[in-house]
Amino acid sequence: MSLSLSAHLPERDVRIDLEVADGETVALLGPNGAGKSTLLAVAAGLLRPRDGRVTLDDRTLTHVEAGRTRTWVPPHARQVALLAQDPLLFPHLSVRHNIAFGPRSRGVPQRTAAAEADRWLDRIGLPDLGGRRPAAVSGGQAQRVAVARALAAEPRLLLLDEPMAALDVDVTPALRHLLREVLAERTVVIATHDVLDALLLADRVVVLDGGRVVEQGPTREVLSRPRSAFAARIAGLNIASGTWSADDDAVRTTAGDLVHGRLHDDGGGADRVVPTTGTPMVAAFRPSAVSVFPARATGSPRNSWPVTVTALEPQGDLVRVRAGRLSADITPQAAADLAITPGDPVWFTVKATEVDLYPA
Ligand SMILES: Nc1ncnc2c1ncn2[C@@H]1O[C@H](COP(=O)(O)OP(=O)(O)OP(=O)(O)O)[C@@H](O)[C@H]1O
Repeated sequence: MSLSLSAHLPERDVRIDLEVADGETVALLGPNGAGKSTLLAVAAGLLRPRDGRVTLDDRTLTHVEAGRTRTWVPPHARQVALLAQDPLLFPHLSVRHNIAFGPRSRGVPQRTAAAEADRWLDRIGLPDLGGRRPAAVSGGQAQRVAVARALAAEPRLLLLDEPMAALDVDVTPALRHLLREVLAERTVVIATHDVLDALLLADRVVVLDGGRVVEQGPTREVLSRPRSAFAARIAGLNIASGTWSADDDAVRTTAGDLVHGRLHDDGGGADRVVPTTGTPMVAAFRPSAVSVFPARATGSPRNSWPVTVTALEPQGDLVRVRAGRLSADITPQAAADLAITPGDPVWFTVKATEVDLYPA
């Protein structure tokens, strides 16, 4: 299904047009208040713009002109699923019945719906939890159940609002892995603050700021050549490209350094994919995960590279140490102790557990 949306909500100072092709996943990126949730709410039929139109293929779901509603399909009749930060499972129903809810609402007989729910439970890696109540599963498991429940309803459009935001960092790789798998071929809009979501899940990013689209394009293009301030900021993620080296169990960068990290599919269960030597890979890590040392750290994490400081700049409460394309965010105290200035040689060190590795 292709989505076409235009919405003007003057009371929120939001004016946005968005097109999503059939089978495409678009990430909405932007700072707080940019309009991401507003856009999803308009698509889901939870908000009525003053002027706007939402169509899925050729079916008009919303059509409002100067405050006058021409067409309005209520949320439950849109075949649009909205998955929020909070999984919002029905607390009184078992996990299995939560997933079976969508098929049941479509008139699928109970047994068939339960069998369908069990297939989803297998697929999300929780085959034994069907009988539990939502209160008896972890936050990460509940979010996986929410994904299954949303998709079992066979929505024509899936909307995800910061699906990882409420989860511990330990469980986000497993959920990302699941999403990467189930989002393929579906029409999806995902609102996120996280550049990794965009890189791993989206075909295209649309950057919003102040209620307007400020930039859009294929994910890698936008992040490698950001034009908006927000894309530039989120692209502040350190990214190193290279190829997989099975002998080293690491990515060998084009500069020849080895980068050890967590394969993106870690936590994904039985179908974990191990790349073969030569597979183009990307290593990504946050500047705040990088420590700076005057000399090679001993007994240290496995990733340590000699670099030359090119700039020092304030980054919130921290100091950003730039070394060419890599950055480290350290405390002002640490920067003072190191007494570094541009031109100084230092070592950048990052724990392998802080580095995400994924196919390019
Ligand atoms: N319930 C509301 N009533 C009125 N205005 C709102 C409401 N919620 C958000 N707004 C306004 O609408 C604009 C867009 O906000 P929106 O919540 O869509 O941004 P967002 O990108 O989702 O931000 P966040 O990342 O913080 O969720 C902002 O100016 C915001 O202040």
